[in-house]
Amino acid sequence: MELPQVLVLGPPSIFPYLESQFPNRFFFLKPWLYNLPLTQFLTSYAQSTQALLIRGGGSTQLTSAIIDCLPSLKLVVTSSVGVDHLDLPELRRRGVAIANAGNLFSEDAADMAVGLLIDVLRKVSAGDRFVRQGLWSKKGDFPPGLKLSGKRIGIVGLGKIGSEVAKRLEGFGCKVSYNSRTKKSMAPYSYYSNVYELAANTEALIICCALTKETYRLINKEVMQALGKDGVIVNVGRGLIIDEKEMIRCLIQGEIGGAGLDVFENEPNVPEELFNLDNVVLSPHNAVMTYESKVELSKLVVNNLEAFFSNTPLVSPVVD
Ligand SMILES: O=CC(=O)O
Repeated sequence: MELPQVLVLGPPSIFPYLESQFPNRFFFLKPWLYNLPLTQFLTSYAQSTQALLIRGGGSTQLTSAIIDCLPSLKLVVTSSVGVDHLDLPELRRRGVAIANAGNLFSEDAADMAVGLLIDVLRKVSAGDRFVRQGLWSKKGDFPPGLKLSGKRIGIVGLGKIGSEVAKRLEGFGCKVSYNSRTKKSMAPYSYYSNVYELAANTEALIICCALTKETYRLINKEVMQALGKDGVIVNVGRGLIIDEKEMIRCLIQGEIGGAGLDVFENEPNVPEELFNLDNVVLSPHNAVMTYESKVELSKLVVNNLEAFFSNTPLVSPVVD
């Protein structure tokens, strides 16, 4: 029997694992094995392709130019929660269904956000470098960090990930506030309709929202200045939610206190100015990826593809 065909763009970091764990379910069309420009590959080999699996995280964009080369496309499965790399209006216009990672990563992303916050405040990575470089015996005591317990923390985006972050921070005795499009009636935290006000009233901002037209460079110079010189930014959302150049300037000039960054504007390229800053912790867009989430995500992707090919409802559809 002919296997259902799935075009792979990216490819997602879980792809080799997924392919090895679920053999003989699909025929994966892999453009990177052909020595052709992508659009030429698609017009030569993907004219009947109905299903597409794409990497998330912004480094592979599904543009209208690519969609134009796929006249039979009916399903896009992205291995991410974020869908900012997909041309959603164009996919909707063509009636293409979309599935993402649903809520699979919320706990891992929240764990990492809190980990980055603790690392920046308590200088875990900086202290590690100090010891490894043999500076402890040469220079003596390492400067103290800042306390987490009891801090006022602002969460930008109280969706599933933001709510998990809030839950964890409550355990540290933090006073949690948040900003989101609308006030959540059930959330027991102070709501600020304006991110500037949130920054002015908190000591750290944790960015957990999606990248949209509204959140593009939401964290700008004014917000960072409102956060202040001891203020910390943690970003597990998308790099483009922060004005990255301005953040670097604020970090260098001491206008904010530090940053824990899992995401960047132009991944995998990270501005080199950040490498020399001891008050910055860098992570390679890995907040969502644990061994367990890789296993679960592979199953979810396969379940969505199988649902599509057997004409049953998607397991984790993206709905407007
Ligand atoms: O950044 C990761 C994701 O959107 O899943």
